Parts: sequence; C-alpha cells; structure tokens
Amino acid sequence: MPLVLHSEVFSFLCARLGPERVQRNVPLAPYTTFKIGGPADLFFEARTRDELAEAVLAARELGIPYFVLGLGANILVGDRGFRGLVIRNVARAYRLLPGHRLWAESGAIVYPDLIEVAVGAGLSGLEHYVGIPSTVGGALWQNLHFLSPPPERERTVFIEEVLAEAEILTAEGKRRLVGPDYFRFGYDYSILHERDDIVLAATFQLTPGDPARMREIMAANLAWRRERHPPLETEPSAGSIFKKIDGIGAGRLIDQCGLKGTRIGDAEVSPRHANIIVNRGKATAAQVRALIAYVQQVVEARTGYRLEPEIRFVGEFEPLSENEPQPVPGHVAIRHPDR
Ligand SMILES: NC(=O)C1=CN([C@@H]2O[C@H](COP(=O)(O)OP(=O)(O)OC[C@H]3O[C@@H](n4cnc5c(N)ncnc54)[C@H](OP(=O)(O)O)[C@@H]3O)[C@@H](O)[C@H]2O)C=CC1
Ligand SMILES: C=C(O[C@H]1[C@H](O)[C@@H](CO)O[C@H](OP(=O)(O)OP(=O)(O)OC[C@H]2O[C@@H](n3ccc(=O)[nH]c3=O)[C@H](O)[C@@H]2O)[C@@H]1NC(C)=O)C(=O)O
Repeated sequence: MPLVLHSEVFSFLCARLGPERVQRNVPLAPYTTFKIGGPADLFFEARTRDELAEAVLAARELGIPYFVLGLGANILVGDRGFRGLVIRNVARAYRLLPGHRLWAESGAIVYPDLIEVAVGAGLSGLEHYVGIPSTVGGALWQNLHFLSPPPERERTVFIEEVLAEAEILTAEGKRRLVGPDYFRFGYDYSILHERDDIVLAATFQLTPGDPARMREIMAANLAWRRERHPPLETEPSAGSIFKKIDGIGAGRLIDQCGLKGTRIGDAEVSPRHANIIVNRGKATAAQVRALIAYVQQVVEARTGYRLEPEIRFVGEFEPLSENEPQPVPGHVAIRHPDR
C-alpha cells in the first residue's frame, strides 16, 4: 500500500514541515539527470539547512524511509517510485568568508554557482569541477573529482583537498561540525556511504589564484568533457555507470567488447563513451537495469572482469518482464578520443 494512504503520516509531516509544503505522489523523473523514475509517495523541498535537518528528523521519528535528493545526477530511480519521503535539497545559500573561505549550504550547486563566485573572487580550488552536475552534499558523498589541469593532467584532484569543515546531522540526530578526516574520503567514496549522516553545509578553503589561468582550466575541462561525454541536455544520463577499474578502465572494456550503441528499448550504451548509458527518449528504469545486466554479462564472459555499478539505485523497480525488448547491438561506433 502506498505510504501516502497513511493519513497520519501525512498529517504529522504537514504539522512539522508546513501544510502547503508536503506533496503527495510526485514524479521523480524531472528531478534526475537520467529523466527516469516513478513517483515519490511524499515529497518535500528543503529550502534551508534547518528545513533539511527537520525533514530528516521527522522521517526518522516516523520510522519511514527517506531519501535526500541533490541534482539526481548519480542515481537511477525505479519505475515504481519511492515508498517514503523524498527530501529535495534546495538549500542553496552560499557566501565568501574572510581568509579565502567559501561557505555553502549542502544544496548549493557546485557549477556554475560556487565555481563562478570563487573564480570571480580570484579564488582557486573548485574550478576543476566545471561542467559536473553536483550539489555540495553529492560532492562530499562521492568525493567529487576530476583530472588535474592540462597540459600535464598527471593526477586526479578531489574536493576533499579544499574541504575545511562541514556541518552535518549525524545518524544519531546531533548537529556537529566535522573536519575532512571524519569523511574517510577515497575514490568515489566517503563515510556517507556507510553512515546515515546528512551534510547540511560545508566550508571550502580556497587559495588566491590567477583568474585568467582558472578560466583557461575551465575552458579546457569543458572541452574535454564535450569531446568525450554525451551532452546531458540532449542525451540524459547519470554519468559513469560502472566503477573505475584501475589501470584498465571500465569504459575501455565495454568499448572493446563492441557494446557501444547497444540498446534495450530506449536505453543505449552511448556511442560516444561506453561507460555511459543514455536515455534516448522514453527509457524506463527496467530497461536501464536490463542493459546494465547485459553489459556486465558480456564483459565478464569475454574479459573475466566483473563490472560494479557506480550509481545508486533508489526506490522500487519493476521485475523484468518477458515482454521487455531484447538487446539490439549497436551499428555506429564513434571512436573514443583516447583510443
Ligand atoms: N565526474 C562526473 O562526470 C560526474 C560525477 N557525478 C557525481 O555524482 C554526484 C551527484 O551529486 P548530486 O546530484 O548532488 O547527488 P544525487 O542526487 O545524485 O544523490 C547521490 C547520493 O548523494 C547522497 N547525498 C546527496 N545529498 C546529500 C547530503 N546533503 N548529505 C548526505 N548525502 C547526500 C545521497 O545518498 P544517501 O542516500 O546515502 O543519503 C544520494 O544517494 C556527485 O558526487 C558527482 O561527483 C555525477 C555525474 C557525472
Ligand atoms: C563520469 C564520471 O567520472 C569520470 C571522471 O569525470 C573522469 C575524469 O576524472 O575520470 C573517469 O572517467 P573515464 O572516462 O576515465 O573512466 P572509464 O569509463 O573507466 O574509462 C577509462 C578509459 O577507457 C577508455 N575509453 C573510455 C570510453 C570509451 O568509450 N572507450 C575507451 O576506450 C579511455 O581511455 C578512458 O580514459 C571517471 N569515471 C570513472 C568510472 O571513474 C562519473 O563519476 O560519473
């Protein structure tokens, strides 16, 4: 039974969060970069970090499932949607502080908002992440990263390198200021994967830099992405589907197996970058899941490597039906610039 039918739950949330503020049965597809996903039984937009904390505490008190949604850039929402409360984080305040610091609520958007304000003030440290869709919360969750500047591009730079401190709501319900060590950052990893802590705000320690050089880095990184990744505006996706395989490359393996352009319904392995699945129009979460499973199966059979999804699966998924379209091999393959 949809949670929405439990009127006491709805009344409790309205009393806690405001009568006009809690919505029922809200489609989630528009709030994801994949443009896929069924409805949330209950939906609330948190406009400040206090509202975000209050919504999480209310859901915990009720004992109902909840999910904090950033830009929905790293998730696949099931076609049946989410049985519980989706809290969309639109707490987007930010300001520059003395000592070259930038403070931001966790719903603040890294690009363009934070990067533009930092670069505009001649402060370096965030410009690497230009063009990557992410809120501050999502960035700490996954330790947002990109290649170091050209021409060397000799390493990966991570957002942990400029994090000074963060305000969190802990799994135990306490508001705390924590330093970077708390997060135990790794590649695509932070403690937020294990603990039910919520990021409310973060402060970044930036460094004075040459704005012209920062603009140069931004232009080069945007060009790098444009050349390799399908454009989100016309080919909705969730970025890389599978985790990095050090020194080998998930994308390269899929490409070498000739899977670019393979489709199940409207879900397609991007002909531009083999580790990205794009929604060609009306793709369902079931089709994306089936395509993920198909790619895993082919790559494992041919190379022995088991690809692990990097994206988070959220909500309820339809069981795969026998009527689901079968995989159709791709015909056109765009040569990847690194091959
Ligand atoms: N490098 C690239 O090209 C790309 C990278 N990405 C990555 O995807 C992420 C997208 O971020 P975004 O769209 O904002 O997030 P999403 O809405 O995609 O949510 C992703 C996860 O982040 C967690 N999360 C979000 N906000 C908070 C918060 N305030 N506190 C604690 N956890 C939170 C949630 O985990 P939980 O359920 O555990 O609360 C959720 O599962 C970024 O990390 C970015 O690096 C995405 C696309 C491309
Ligand atoms: C896109 C994301 O992150 C990106 C991040 O933007 C960039 C830059 O730092 O490095 C990674 O991309 P990537 O393209 O190097 O990763 P993979 O998909 O594993 O590809 C590895 C390598 O395979 C080769 N490759 C890739 C795609 C393709 O179609 N053909 C091909 O040959 C390329 O040489 C590539 O460099 C991150 N992906 C992963 C899985 O770690 C994301 O997180 O959503």
